[in-house]
Amino acid sequence: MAKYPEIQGGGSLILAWQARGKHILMVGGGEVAAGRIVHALNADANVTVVCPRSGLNDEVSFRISRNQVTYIDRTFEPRDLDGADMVLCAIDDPAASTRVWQLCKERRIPANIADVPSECDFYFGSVHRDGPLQIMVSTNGNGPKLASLVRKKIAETLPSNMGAAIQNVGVLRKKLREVAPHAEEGPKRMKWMSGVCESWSLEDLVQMSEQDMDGLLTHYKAGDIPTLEQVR
Ligand SMILES: C[C@@]1(CC(=O)O)c2cc3[nH]c(cc4nc(cc5[nH]c(cc(n2)[C@H]1CCC(=O)O)[C@@](C)(CC(=O)O)[C@@H]5CCC(=O)O)C(CC(=O)O)=C4CCC(=O)O)c(CCC(=O)O)c3CC(=O)O
Ligand SMILES: NC(=O)C1=CN([C@@H]2O[C@H](COP(=O)(O)OP(=O)(O)OC[C@H]3O[C@@H](n4cnc5c(N)ncnc54)[C@H](O)[C@@H]3O)[C@@H](O)[C@H]2O)C=CC1
Repeated sequence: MAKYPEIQGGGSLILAWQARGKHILMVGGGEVAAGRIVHALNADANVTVVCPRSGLNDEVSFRISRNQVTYIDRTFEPRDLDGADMVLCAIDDPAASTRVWQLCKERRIPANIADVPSECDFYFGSVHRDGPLQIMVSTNGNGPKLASLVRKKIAETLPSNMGAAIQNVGVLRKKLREVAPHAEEGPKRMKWMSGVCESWSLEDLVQMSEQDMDGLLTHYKAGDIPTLEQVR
């Protein structure tokens, strides 16, 4: 038996792309575009939509009217790619979308052409979101509808307070960094933090106030992990 993970090729490299402040160009303003725009805005990207006004769906019109996106009222032109860090295309014109893809490849801009898996640097997936928690399901192009069903099944099994617990842990980790700022403390810090996550219940983590966190952190130096009750 090999002691290292077996390689299973044929998958995707699943990452959490940091799109904050980056420029995402959305070509098209229909139903599929509306969903893509939500994903991009949830990642704090600067989104520009290029699409003739007559083709906009209600949701995309709403985003434009609220200035949530920058809007260009016409069909795509190559100069729209200037300054784009990523391009998403969801239009009902296969020849035009292949042209968008080719131009993106010439300029090495990562792109997703909805409906054309062979013209995608990355695929979208079905996403569950609860505060800082995001879970993406991909079937690697095999069954998008099934991705959606699997995502719903996973979400059903999660406690409703999962996102809140993670948010609180985020605050605790920041505070721990202040108490133990030095790089050489890394291993101790990580072991203690893992210990808290393992021994406290989700309910404890949700209930934990800033005062509880400060109390808990006074135990870090000695390396012990009291219960929430003991902290209080
Ligand atoms: C490869 C990929 C590229 C990409 O678009 O990024 C792609 C490609 C294609 N989708 C097609 C059809 C449908 N897509 C959906 C829905 C979603 N599609 C999404 C992603 C992806 N779709 C990427 C792979 C993801 C993966 O494999 O896991 C989701 C997960 C995310 C999102 O779009 O944001 C979102 C669900 C979100 C949610 O509900 O949570 C539905 C169902 C519905 O609309 O309700 C249908 C009809 C039913 C069906 O076909 O299953 C067709 C046309 C096939 C044809 O003509 O027959 C192609 C082209 C092809 O397959 O050749
Ligand atoms: N997740 C996926 O991959 C899915 C992909 N699709 C495909 O995605 C594409 C878009 O679907 P929908 O949003 O439902 O279509 P839609 O008809 O609602 O929207 C198409 C939009 O593209 C615009 N458009 C057309 N040519 C343009 C150009 N040259 N420049 C800028 N905008 C242009 C139209 O004005 C319209 O706003 C279709 O090819 C569809 O088959 C559909 C369902 C799921």
